[in-house]
Amino acid sequence: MGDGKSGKAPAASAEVLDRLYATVLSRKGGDPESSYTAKLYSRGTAKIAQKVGEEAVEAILEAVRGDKAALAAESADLLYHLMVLWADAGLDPAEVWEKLGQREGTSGIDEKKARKS
Ligand SMILES: N=c1c2ncn([C@@H]3O[C@H](COP(=O)(O)OP(=O)(O)OP(=O)(O)O)[C@@H](O)[C@H]3O)c2ncn1[C@@H]1O[C@H](COP(=O)(O)O)[C@@H](O)[C@H]1O
Repeated sequence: MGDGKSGKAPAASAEVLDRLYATVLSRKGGDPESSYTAKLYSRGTAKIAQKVGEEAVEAILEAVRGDKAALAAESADLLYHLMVLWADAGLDPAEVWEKLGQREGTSGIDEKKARKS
């Protein structure tokens, strides 16, 4: 993890995401002139959703191109915009973590089979 050049230990991923969500939430009702997040909220749900889609496409394009550094940067953009979408929708990330936790140990193949029967 990390680029090995900054000399800074990478922060634990869950902490980074929790801090990012808290920041994103704190921008609700903020000044769109000074906060990009507040600007996104002011543009509405459809615009935020569009940004998530754009960032997802940019990430997958970099994956297909095989540019790992660009994929990391686009993935960070994607996670940030997804968190803005969650905050806009009033969805607490804990609900997402819970879903992931419930799925731990269940193969995606088995889950799909169970859905079909
Ligand atoms: N993680 C991010 C983050 N990732 C990406 N971005 C911004 O997302 C934007 C994406 O660029 P684009 O060119 O796609 O967007 P755009 O051209 O402005 O939008 P459109 O023209 O497409 O509508 C850039 O302005 C990036 O700076 C982010 N902006 C903020 N954060 C986090 O949110 C915190 C609060 O930011 P503010 O709300 O700006 O204070 C920051 O401290 C960061 O931790």
